[in-house]
Formats: sequence, structure tokens, C-alpha cells
Amino acid sequence: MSSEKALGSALSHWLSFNSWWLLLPFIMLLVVAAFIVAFVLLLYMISPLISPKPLKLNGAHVVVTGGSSGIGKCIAMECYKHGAFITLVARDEVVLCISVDVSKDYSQVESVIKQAQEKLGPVDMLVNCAGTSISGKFEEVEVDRFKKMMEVNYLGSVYPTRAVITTMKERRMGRIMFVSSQGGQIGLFGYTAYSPSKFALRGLAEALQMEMKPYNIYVTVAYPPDTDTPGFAEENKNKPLETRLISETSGVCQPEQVAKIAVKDAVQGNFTSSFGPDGYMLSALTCGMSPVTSITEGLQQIVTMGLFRTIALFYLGSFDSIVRRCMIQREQSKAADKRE
Ligand SMILES: NC(=O)C1=CN([C@@H]2O[C@H](COP(=O)(O)OP(=O)(O)OC[C@H]3O[C@@H](n4cnc5c(N)ncnc54)[C@H](OP(=O)(O)O)[C@@H]3O)[C@@H](O)[C@H]2O)C=CC1
Ligand SMILES: CCCCCCCCCCCCCCCC(=O)[C@@H](N)CO
Repeated sequence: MSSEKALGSALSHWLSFNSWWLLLPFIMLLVVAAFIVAFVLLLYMISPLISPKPLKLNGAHVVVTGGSSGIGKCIAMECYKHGAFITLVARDEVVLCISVDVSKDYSQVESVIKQAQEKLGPVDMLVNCAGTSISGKFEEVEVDRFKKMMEVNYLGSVYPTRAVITTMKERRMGRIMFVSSQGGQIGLFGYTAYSPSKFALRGLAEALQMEMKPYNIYVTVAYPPDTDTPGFAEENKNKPLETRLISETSGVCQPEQVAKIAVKDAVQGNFTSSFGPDGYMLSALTCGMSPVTSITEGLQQIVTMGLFRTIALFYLGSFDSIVRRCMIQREQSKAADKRE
């Protein structure tokens, strides 16, 4: 008999005839410990999923940058309908509007917010909607436009946020909305200057949300598709054909629709606000390490991720073929022009 076998039979002999029940308390202890570990793990998983308490818009002070036109205007009207007091910030002067360029000088933005707080009380919700777009092929976009995009779309959201955040922290309440774009979830042909400025808002929002959560301040990023606004009409005047064709995938929304959903999400404290079925898929697909605000949202992301990636591959294939077809068409018409 090998020594291993001998040891085995001695052990089983000892266990079966002697005092195996002596192990019982240890086994029970192990089971209890396992339950405790599982419970703690579950708590950890569930804790970021606890939904925030909704903000009461009635009587709240809402500041909307870019509130003189398009989506911003509709967001302001939506909040007003729910009984909020509104401050509009833009460069044009209309209604109860404070005129300032949000992208130029922080001290100016700060004094404007101070003015608004003196008139209507502390800001409960800030909507960063001031923004603009530039489209064109990378090599055709003027170099200083890249800087301008970051100034208006990114810094123009940093400054007002910076100006309201201290008071919000002191009051341990508040909502900050950033208006990004579906072009801030995927980089698209023609948007080499615009897309990065919208992606940047997501990074800012994630970092800010982690800092602000214990102060009961909730951050929302809205990702609208093309929306029927004066800004969109302006953009369409010289948008590359590729950009137009690719964007058509996700259709055109009405600004009132976008405003309604975005305001609802901000009130609920949802981190992501998306529009339409494509918007829903894009947001689930690009959720990455962004905060979750409900158990359903977390579960939906887990379940749909692989399926949406599969669908996305087809979309990417169709975008590539749009770009290739446009290139071939352009080259053919150039060659035809030369022959004439
Ligand atoms: N329309 C669309 O297809 C989509 C738009 N978006 C985003 O939504 C936001 C609003 O777009 P939309 O409604 O179309 O735009 P509009 O051009 O219709 O309105 C833009 C608003 O921003 C203000 N604004 C622009 N630059 C500045 C600045 N430097 N300082 C202060 N205010 C400024 C404008 O006011 P004034 O000129 O008086 O300063 C105006 O109120 C933008 O951030 C845009 O990128 C996102 C996805 C799709
Ligand atoms: C499962 C995966 C689904 C993928 C769906 C992809 C849809 C892509 C459409 C992108 C549209 C971008 C619009 C940008 C609008 C904008 O910001 C400007 N108009 C601003 O003026």
C-alpha cells in the first residue's frame, strides 16, 4: 500500500468513527461567513443603483445657458411649465436674459451667475446648453475652429458649472445638465472638431458626478440626435454629404421632444439622457464606467451589451460604405470635370 493511500484511509477512518461532528461548528461558521460575504458583495453592487430623490421643479431656480434659441429655449419653457423660475444665459438679449459669452472669461460668467442668484435665489438646476457646431473634412476645417469648439462647447459648460457648484454643495442639493450629442458618443465623418468637444463633456460629467454624489448633486448628460433648431439649419448650409447621410440614420427630433425627455431625466437624476431607439442603443453600448441610477438600467445594460454591439457592427459597415461611395462619386465627377 502506498503511503498516500494509507494516509487517506486513516483520515476517513478517523472522520467516520471518531469525531467528524466536531467539524460541524466550523462548517456552520464557514456557511455564515459565506452568507455575510455574499450579502456585503450584493450591497456593494446595489449601492450605486439606488435612485436619487427627484428634484421639485415647482418654485426651483433653473439657469439655462443657450436658452435664447433651439433646444435650450425649449428646455427653459419645459421647466417654466413645471413652475420653475428661469434665468436664460446667452449673448443675445431677450426676455429675462443675462447677456454673456460663456466661453470667454470665467470672472464674467461668475458675476452673471451671482446676479441671477441675487434676483431669483440659489440655482437648483443648471442646464449647459450653449453650444455650436462646425462640420467639414478634417483638412478643410480652419485650425482655430478646433480651439473655438473646445472653448464654446467644453469651457462654456465648465465655467457656469464652476460658478454654481459651491452653493449647490453647501445646500447639499442640485442638478447639472450637460447637452452633448450623439456625436459625443461616436466620432463621425465631418465632426473632427465638434465630436471631441462633446466627448469632453462626458469625461467632465463622470468625474464631477463622483465628486458630487455625496452632496446629493446629480449630473445628467443628454445625447440628442439631429434636432430641428436654428443652429441645425445653420449647420446644414455646408455640411459634408457623408455627415448628412450618416446622421440621417438616427433621424431628426423636435426640440420640444428633446427638452421634455432631458428635463425629466435631470429631475430624476439620471446620468444619461437619450432619445429614440438609436439613442437608447448607443447609450447602452457606450455606458462604460458611467454611473447607474436604477437597477433596471444596470440590468438592461448587462443583458443588451452583446446584442447591441452586434447591431452596431452592421451600422459601422453601412457608414463605411457611405464614405466609400461618396469618395468614388467625388473622384468620378472630378475626372469628368477634367475631361470637359
Ligand atoms: N440641433 C442639433 O441637431 C443638436 C444640437 N446639440 C447641441 O445642443 C445645443 C443647442 O443646440 P441648438 O439648439 O441646435 O443651437 P442654436 O444655435 O439654435 O442655439 C444655441 C444657443 O446657444 C447660445 N450660445 C452659443 N454660443 C454661445 C456663447 N459663446 N455664449 C453664450 N451663449 C451661446 C446661443 O445664444 P446666442 O447666440 O444669443 O449667444 C443660443 O441660445 C448645442 O450645444 C448643440 O451642440 C446636440 C445634438 C444635436
Ligand atoms: C447599436 C448601435 C446603434 C448606432 C446608431 C448610430 C446612429 C448614428 C447617428 C449619429 C447622429 C449624430 C448626430 C449629431 C447631431 C449634432 O450634434 C449636430 N446636428 C449638432 O448641430
